[in-house]
Amino acid sequence: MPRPRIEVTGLGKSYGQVQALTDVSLQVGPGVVLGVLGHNGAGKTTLVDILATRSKPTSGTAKVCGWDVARFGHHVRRHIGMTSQFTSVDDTMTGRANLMLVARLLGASRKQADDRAEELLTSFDLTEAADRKAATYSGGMRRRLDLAVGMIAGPDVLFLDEPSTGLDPVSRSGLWDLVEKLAKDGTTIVLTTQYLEEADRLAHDIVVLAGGHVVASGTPERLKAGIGQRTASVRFPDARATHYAVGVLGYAGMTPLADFGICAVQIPLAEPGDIALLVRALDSAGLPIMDLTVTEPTLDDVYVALHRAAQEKAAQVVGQTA
Ligand SMILES: Nc1ncnc2c1ncn2[C@@H]1O[C@H](COP(=O)(O)OP(=O)(O)OP(=O)(O)O)[C@@H](O)[C@H]1O
Repeated sequence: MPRPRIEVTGLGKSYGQVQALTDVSLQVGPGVVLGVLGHNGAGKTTLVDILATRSKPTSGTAKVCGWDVARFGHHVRRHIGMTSQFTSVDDTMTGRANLMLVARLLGASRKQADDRAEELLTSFDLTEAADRKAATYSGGMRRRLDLAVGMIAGPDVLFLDEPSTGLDPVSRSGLWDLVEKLAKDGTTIVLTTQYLEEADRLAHDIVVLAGGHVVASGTPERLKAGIGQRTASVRFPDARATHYAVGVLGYAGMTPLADFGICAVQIPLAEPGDIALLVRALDSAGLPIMDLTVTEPTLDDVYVALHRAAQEKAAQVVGQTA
């Protein structure tokens, strides 16, 4: 098994009285996209700042590419790239000049910087706009240029902070394709985002932070299967059939929830066989099904459930100490 690019063990960070992170442990391998989710103030930035050597932990350890971030920051910085919501692009310069400037600052010769800029302009689909000032770029182009700047040194680990904020759906989808390609080529990506759809599409692994603690972790599929609920929605021709269906489904051991106004019944599906049971029960009762849809749980469901649980826990603690 390849060595993890990021290894975090019992990480904690306090700012005076504020405990921003508590006992965070995680590992991220090469080519893996880790989605870091959490509400405002959950500790996402604190975690990324420590991994990117912008801040030191107060307890525990974090290693990036084998280097302890607190002791060997200069080595860590040689392996990482960053992009943020506030782009690092200089508007007054062309896309090419932006890339060349950063490459030169990182120590490349003029020829090396020129070659790297050309390579990145091609990969990030910016060749045609290469010699235009960045001020004339669309939001999607700027974000692609920002990503290209973050990739100049060919980092093993890239930190992406809400990469698709403010982008239209087409630009966002293009950006997601690029991020997926970077991961396929082996770059480890730490993606902090509030967009669950973004995490669902890009992340191989997710950690959810709340109050500085990891409250859930795993693949998006595992999180959804563990917390979310599949639901069937069945439409009937009229209110009479809907009433009858509620009785039939209740008798079959289900918990139907009816909306008589639209002649529909919603049924939570707890077991994999429930959908067959549902159809058999309705069919045996001679009830005509006008429409049947099954809604899969989303990361939003997981997130809302976790947030609610964290709030309830906090309320209990307040109740106990009052
Ligand atoms: N420099 C600081 N001094 C004091 N407290 C801080 C500092 N930086 C962060 N905090 C506190 O630490 C906690 C975690 O903040 P952090 O910025 O990591 O959260 P976040 O999840 O990134 O939030 P957001 O989504 O709003 O960026 C918050 O309570 C915040 O107020």
